[in-house]
Amino acid sequence: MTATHNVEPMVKADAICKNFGSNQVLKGIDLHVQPGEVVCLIGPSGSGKSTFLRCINHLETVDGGRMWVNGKIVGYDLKGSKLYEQSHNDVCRSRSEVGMVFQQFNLFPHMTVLENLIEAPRLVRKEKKAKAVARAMSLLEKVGLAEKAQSYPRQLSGGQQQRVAIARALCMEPQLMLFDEPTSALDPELVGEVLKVMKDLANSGMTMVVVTHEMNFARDVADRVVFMADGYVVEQGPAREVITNPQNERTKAFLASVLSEPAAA
Ligand SMILES: Nc1ncnc2c1ncn2[C@@H]1O[C@H](COP(=O)(O)OP(=O)(O)OP(=O)(O)O)[C@@H](O)[C@H]1O
Repeated sequence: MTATHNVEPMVKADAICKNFGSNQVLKGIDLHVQPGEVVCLIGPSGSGKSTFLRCINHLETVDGGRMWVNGKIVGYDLKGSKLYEQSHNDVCRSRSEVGMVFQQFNLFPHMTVLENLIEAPRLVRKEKKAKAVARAMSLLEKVGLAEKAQSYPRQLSGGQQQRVAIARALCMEPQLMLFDEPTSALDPELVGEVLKVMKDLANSGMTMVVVTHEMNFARDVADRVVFMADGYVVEQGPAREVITNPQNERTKAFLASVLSEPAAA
């Protein structure tokens, strides 16, 4: 929400292509995300939004194009020739600059909330326990769950688990946060509490790329909305403009279909 321009983009994707067998899922995606910018990816099911998000975070290799995150080149180029392959250590280091939140919360069920939060900083960064605990507690305060620190995930609602997952991603002090339909698995009455945490994060200046079907969030919180269909970016622009006055016929049809669905909350 406080995008900085004329500086190195946080995400620079140039002509990203991705195939699963004969299925061409991404057909040349160009997208630059500036530090502090909040970008929502919207589009019909199967258009490649999640795949693109996963390419940003090295969770998928790419079959063409180049991707930079925070100034470092990510992944592969030229169909498996692996010109830009990084060492395992480089991948781990740059992954820790990126926090990712999934549709399913993916918390460790046998660990308490606090243990979920301090695991990665202790393992990856060899951080002292006291420091990891202090940061974890401060993040749990931020997402309104400090009193649940000693609970297990199964004792929390879906909305609370997703707020823990966001706090856990933030524990690694990422430069960029990726959200892959973070509210899709939630009961409608729990969606708002997660969107509120995400809105606070956006207001704090975090760079965010969010795959979502929550059009009100996209309109009110994002700086930019990118509409994808069939592996292409079809339309993009300032969030409110794209959502309220789309120019492309496919964007219009998509928005008409989702906006006519019953409200989530
Ligand atoms: N690991 C995989 N192996 C094979 N095909 C895959 C894999 N992941 C995704 N796909 C295919 O890639 C296409 C795009 O999927 P993706 O999940 O990126 O779309 P999406 O726009 O995020 O959809 P949705 O809104 O339903 O989540 C789909 O046809 C999907 O079946």
